[in-house]
Amino acid sequence: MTSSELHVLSATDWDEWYGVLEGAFGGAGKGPEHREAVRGITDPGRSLAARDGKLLVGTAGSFRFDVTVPGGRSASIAGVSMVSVAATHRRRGILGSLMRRQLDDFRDAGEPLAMLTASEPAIYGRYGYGAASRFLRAEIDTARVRLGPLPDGTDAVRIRTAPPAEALTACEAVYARAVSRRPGMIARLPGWDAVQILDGDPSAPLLCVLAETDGEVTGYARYRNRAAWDASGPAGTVEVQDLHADDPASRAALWRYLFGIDLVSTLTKQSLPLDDPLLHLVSDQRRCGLRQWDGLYVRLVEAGTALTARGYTAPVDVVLEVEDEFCGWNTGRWRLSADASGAVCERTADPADLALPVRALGAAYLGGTSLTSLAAAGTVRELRPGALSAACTAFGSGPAPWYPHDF
Ligand SMILES: CC(=O)SCCNC(=O)CCNC(=O)[C@H](O)C(C)(C)COP(=O)(O)OP(=O)(O)OC[C@H]1O[C@@H](n2cnc3c(N)ncnc32)[C@H](O)[C@@H]1OP(=O)(O)O
Repeated sequence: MTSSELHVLSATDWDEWYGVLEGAFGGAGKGPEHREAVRGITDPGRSLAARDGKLLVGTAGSFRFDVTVPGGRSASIAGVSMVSVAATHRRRGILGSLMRRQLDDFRDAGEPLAMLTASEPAIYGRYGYGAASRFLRAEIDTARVRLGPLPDGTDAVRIRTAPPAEALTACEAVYARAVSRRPGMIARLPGWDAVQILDGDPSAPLLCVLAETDGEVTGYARYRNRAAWDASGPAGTVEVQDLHADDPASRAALWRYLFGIDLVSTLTKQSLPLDDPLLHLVSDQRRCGLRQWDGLYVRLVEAGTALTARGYTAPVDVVLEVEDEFCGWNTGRWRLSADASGAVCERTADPADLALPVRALGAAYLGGTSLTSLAAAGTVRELRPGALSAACTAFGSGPAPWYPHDF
């Protein structure tokens, strides 16, 4: 398929377009409320439709997000989503042409970075995306795992229940304060707040609790309670959808509340940062059922601009020989010089210190994948002794990158 068969989505074609997307993921969909919410947040101008004649057979969309990057800065990133190809038209290169068009469009729009979460990890490396963050899934045996010691001030935090819709504004304020604290966090775009509380599961409605300190909301958790019991005792599950807090005491008070819910023996959370404070509050990490997953995949669209947009944890002066087969404009040598005052990244004819594919730069971009480990895997090559260690330190991040915001 050639790019001439790709079109920017017309709003009137949205239902057909979304139908192809739902069909590629099995067809069940998440119900009419979810569908209308997605319609509301889709930007047709950033969405592509692939057609075979009159038949719509492929979809891809993106959102322009402000995302926290190392150094506590915010960078504009194209968040790629809604990628699908109809089952009748797979493995004919349609995804490849969608990716080609998207990255050209991002470049034309001056968007230096793209990111996505992958339905399957094997898909996007060929287009220059590198695995930049990981997260933990937890399935905690609450009969065996205790919390504590808890931080000073936990007992002073009041926990109160609130309907998710009524509490939404207060919860969003807590979320907004959390965004700048961790690379990978996405500032919420208008209209996306309501998506966070879409229910769609009558068997266990979404519930919300607020943590309050001195009368101010300092944290929240949203969860579903599937209480159950059998002859051996409590057998239910609490599924924690999201939990954010301004301070350690509010966070601990929320977890203490969730761990204490009656008729429950398992507490799950679909996504925790690799360095989540909960790991330091539990008595037994082994019984927390932790499994690691790949999270954000990052793509440097314009390598020089992208490397200038983030902060670095130590001064660095390094020449990078970048290989980029899919976006050849990035290929070549770039000198990255950074210190506390900022970063400069420009083309250079100087000899290279490190050679690496662009997906390795994407993997390292948020500070969650070390250049040293990529070098040990043979992905990064050190051409000047000492350059790898210096660059690895500079590219690192304090908090592990994480995204609690689906897109
Ligand atoms: C950011 C997101 O939205 S993630 C969601 C992605 N969508 C889905 O998972 C929905 C179900 N799957 C699909 O719709 C399709 O199979 C897609 C979009 C994954 C792939 O679309 P296709 O048009 O078949 O891909 P295309 O033919 O362009 O393949 C390009 C290359 O990717 C490879 N590829 C495609 N899908 C996969 C996969 N699931 N796993 C591994 N490799 C894959 C192809 O083999 C091909 O490799 P090559 O370049 O070495 O020949």
